[in-house]
Amino acid sequence: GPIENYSSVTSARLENPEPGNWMLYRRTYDGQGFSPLNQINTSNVKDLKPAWTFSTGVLEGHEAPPIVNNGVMFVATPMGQVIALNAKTGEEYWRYKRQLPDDLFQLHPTSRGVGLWEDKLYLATTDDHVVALDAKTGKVVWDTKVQDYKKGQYMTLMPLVVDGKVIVGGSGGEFGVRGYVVGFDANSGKELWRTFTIPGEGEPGHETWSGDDWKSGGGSAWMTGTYDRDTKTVYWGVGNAAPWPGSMHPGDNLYTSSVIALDPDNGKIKTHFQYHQNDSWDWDEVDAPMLIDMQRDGKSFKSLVHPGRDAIFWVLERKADKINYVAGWPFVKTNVWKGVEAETGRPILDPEHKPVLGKRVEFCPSLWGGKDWPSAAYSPNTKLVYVPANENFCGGFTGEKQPLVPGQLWLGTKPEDIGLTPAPNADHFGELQAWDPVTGKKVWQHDYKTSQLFGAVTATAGDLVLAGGTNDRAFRIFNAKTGELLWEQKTNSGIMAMPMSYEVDGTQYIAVQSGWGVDAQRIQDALAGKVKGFENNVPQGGVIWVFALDKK
Ligand SMILES: O=C(O)c1cc(C(=O)O)c2c(n1)C(=O)C(=O)c1cc(C(=O)O)[nH]c1-2
Ligand SMILES: [Ca+2]
Repeated sequence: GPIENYSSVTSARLENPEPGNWMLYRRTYDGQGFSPLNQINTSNVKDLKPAWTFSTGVLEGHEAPPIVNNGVMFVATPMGQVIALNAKTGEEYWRYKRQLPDDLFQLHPTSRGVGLWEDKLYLATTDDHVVALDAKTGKVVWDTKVQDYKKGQYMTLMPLVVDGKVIVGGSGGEFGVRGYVVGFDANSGKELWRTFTIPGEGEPGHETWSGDDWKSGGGSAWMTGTYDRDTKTVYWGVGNAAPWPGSMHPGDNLYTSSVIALDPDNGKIKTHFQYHQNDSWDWDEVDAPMLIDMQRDGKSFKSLVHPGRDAIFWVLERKADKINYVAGWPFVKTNVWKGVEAETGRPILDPEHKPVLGKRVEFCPSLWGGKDWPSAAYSPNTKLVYVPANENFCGGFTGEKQPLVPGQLWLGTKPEDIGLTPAPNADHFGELQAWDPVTGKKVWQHDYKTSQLFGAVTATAGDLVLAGGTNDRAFRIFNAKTGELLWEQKTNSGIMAMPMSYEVDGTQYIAVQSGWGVDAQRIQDALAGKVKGFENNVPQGGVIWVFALDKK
């Protein structure tokens, strides 16, 4: 039935959320992925038990954090579904399920969550619409088409809501789209602005492309941005260049594999930083940078921190109209970069390991990178960044010229040609890493011997780090200071989703969706049979898991 006493969501509440709520992708606009709750902590987490579970009824990759607003939970699942639940009891209020077109091909069948504003919520769909639902009833309030899914345009991200504007970005980097970020009026669904991530003729940055390559150059923008309310700046990550081999689109290719700084009122690009030029590896740098206040060499500054898919841990300085390079170092082994130029922040390439046309090229890490979309977290208590990284994987492909057919894959290689190679004699793959972003020192690391790590990570004030991401179906909790494994629980499926924490009536809960699919599954399929002890089959099917301390 409908929800009674729903708490309206305002800018003030989003900018300064109550400790018990999780209303943005990473809970706060700074993207840190940190819960200030500490009832569950290092000393009692051993008593954590399931409080309730709820089956989502669908297969494929469940990636969204449950979103909680004063006792009401909204969960987005694959196949365009949103489930509203009582966060304390798990009772269902309502369910919305989108009728997806029969001819829709979903390369990434997932959703990373719903955005909230006043008494509505917002879902970005894989058939490329933004849908506003009445939070109390799940009824559609408005439904706006963004672009044509038949042209390979789709969305997987959780919308970012800033001051009554719903901001989304499109996927399609593997279909030769020209990427964009677009803002809608939260009440009416009217489009307010649309900013292409590849500059058009006459716009600054256009000169980094040759000929007509910019029209189909990729630069999709498929993850939620972060937001600095003091300077009114949205930071949005931009994806790979298309097609993959760089020799098919010579130039630096702005703003692919970059972060762009946007004015949320009009979408204007204030400044940018490009992590790597002429992307050739499908290294989308879409995971938005975290906003962290830092002290370095005796001086405080406002940073952007981004452990990149390109295997470089990036520390940047954010100024109102400029982003400066501060530091960058590899956080997993790479043979693509020889270093980073101190003056400019440009990584120094080894051309041997850059894909081109007509020849097989191998590179490390693989095209899934040092870390793909699953987010890192930052704890202001420990001042450490927790990174779900992958080590000991290389990849490669043969660049091949292909005609661009709208709506069809346009990779610049054959899909069956994409390699994923475990390093010979590797004794582990996934690494949960804890970094001090100031000194660039790794403080601890947990190795996963027979699994990749493909799930988002969250930190809490109980000095806990929460992480799924493995093919053994486990959900794990670590000591944030030492990396000690404190607790684990097998779930129904593999977990790739973002864990989160919330509070209702004085009780702290930890919640996560379990449901393997999308690229966690692809890596799984590529490695099954190749690595001793690797799970060959991870069961699919989604379940929402909610844990609390056992009261006894
Ligand atoms: O270029 C793109 O537009 C695009 C979109 C997406 C997506 O929307 O999920 C992924 C990727 N690329 C990608 O390269 C990738 O590795 C990936 C993994 C996942 C996932 O959900 O596990 N999505 C995507
Ligand atoms: Ca991509």
